Amino acid sequence: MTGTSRRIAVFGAGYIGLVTGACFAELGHRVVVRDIQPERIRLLNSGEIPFFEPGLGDLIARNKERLSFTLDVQEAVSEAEVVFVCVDTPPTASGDADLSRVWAVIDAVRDASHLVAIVVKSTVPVGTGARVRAALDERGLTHVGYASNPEFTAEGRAVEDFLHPDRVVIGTSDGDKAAAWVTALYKPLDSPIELMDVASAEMVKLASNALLATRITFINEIATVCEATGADIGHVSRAVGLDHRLGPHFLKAGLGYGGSCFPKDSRALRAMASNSGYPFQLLNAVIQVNELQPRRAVQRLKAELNGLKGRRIALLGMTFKPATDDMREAPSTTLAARLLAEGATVTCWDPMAPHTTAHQDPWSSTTRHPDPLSALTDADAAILVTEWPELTDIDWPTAARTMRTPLFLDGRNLLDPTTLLAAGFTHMGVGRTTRRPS
Ligand SMILES: NC(=O)c1ccc[n+]([C@@H]2O[C@H](COP(=O)([O-])OP(=O)(O)OC[C@H]3O[C@@H](n4cnc5c(N)ncnc54)[C@H](O)[C@@H]3O)[C@@H](O)[C@H]2O)c1
Ligand SMILES: O=c1ccn([C@@H]2O[C@H](COP(=O)(O)OP(=O)(O)O[C@H]3O[C@H](CO)[C@@H](O)[C@H](O)[C@H]3O)[C@@H](O)[C@H]2O)c(=O)[nH]1
Repeated sequence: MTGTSRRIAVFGAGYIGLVTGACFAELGHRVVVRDIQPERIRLLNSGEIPFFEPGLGDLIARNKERLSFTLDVQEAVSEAEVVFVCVDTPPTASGDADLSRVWAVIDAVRDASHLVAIVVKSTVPVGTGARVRAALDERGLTHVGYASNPEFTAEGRAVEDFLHPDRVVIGTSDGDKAAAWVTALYKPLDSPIELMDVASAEMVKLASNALLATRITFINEIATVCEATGADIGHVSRAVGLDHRLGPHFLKAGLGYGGSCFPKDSRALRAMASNSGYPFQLLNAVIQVNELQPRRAVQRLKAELNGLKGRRIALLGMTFKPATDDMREAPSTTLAARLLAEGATVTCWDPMAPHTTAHQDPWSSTTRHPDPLSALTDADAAILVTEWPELTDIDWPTAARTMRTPLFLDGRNLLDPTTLLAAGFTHMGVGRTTRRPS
């Protein structure tokens, strides 16, 4: 650790709150994480982590002297110098971000006049910080600083991303002491620190996610044109990405982006733009294309199989991406629901999706298998939904024999088509012409 050891309260023991709390403890600060879910706090106090995030369990165990968990607001705040707000900001029916949990935290700390600053990490619409600032001022907390400090970590690599960020963004008002205070916390990371006003910091987060989502959608649209014209998206993405002005990242065509952030944040940015009278047409198209992407895969299978009624379809992978157990807005959910609606039977496999999903719609109408081969047994087609590394090690000739029809739609272009063709599969990829075994 370098610098002064600080006392930090983190509100929210989810992906962002726990990673933030554990990483600040790793940097030598004393951290109390508060949540409102008793079961979550009970688990954390008994040394368990409520979700899977690589490295997080070890980090928490290593820093247990400096890290505690509580349901109690006072216990979290009474000794703290700064409060980090890391609560969820889910979408409302209109697409706007639901800020009720952020406001619940601001209300909970209304008497904490000893705080140096309140720092919002949750992703919020532009203007939220200004409203929080006004509320603090109204309560006589003019001396408590305010900072927007959006988070850019990706699930599955959040600890690594937090400790080695491309940049740290800190938004404050002119003269706010929070700027120097929060900057000092991140100094040991030796990453660029971008200081700006609060509104711009809030916008950086939304713009970054929207641009990443747009790149994915752009390559997915190119993939659709590849399918229609005979070009191969693998060659196209690779060569496009070699242009140093474009770069190779976020150019993987697939079944569409999912997760707790891109779908929610792109809808929130669109709603925010509409609320200010601007129809964000490009983002609107991105959202629409992404919603179509898994539905298009179902249509392709339907055409290939001459209908889906009575067909048995295996979904390989359920989480929104590998290295996480997060099912939020996973394309697999749309796939399962659409296949069932078309009259198909759905089997599935995933190494990490929580077993509680079995009680949720549409998964309650599917059959989950402990390994990919048993999910494939007697199937009329398989869709590779999540690029789990386990799927590269399957004995594909055996898999083809166990299926009723060896038809494989590789929704992430993970596998070598020639391997599948040699095993006897008809191969469909995203952005690739369908190929049949000779
Ligand atoms: N998940 C990510 O990878 C990621 C990355 C960057 C930004 N974000 C943003 O960070 C925020 C949090 O996301 P998340 O994925 O960690 O959410 P999450 O749902 O995993 O966790 C949020 C936690 O906040 C708790 N909470 C709700 N109200 C509370 C209150 N009043 N006091 C204390 N705790 C409370 C919930 O019980 C929950 O445990 C969101 O705004 C999200 O958009 C998330
Ligand atoms: O080339 C690509 C890259 C990603 N995806 C999909 O995009 C989604 C999101 O992937 P990823 O960005 O790796 O995961 P998240 O954990 O959702 O992280 C994103 O969302 C976070 C929450 O805001 C941000 O902090 C991160 O910077 C941002 O990458 C997943 O469904 C991926 O399958 C693609 O289809 N093609």
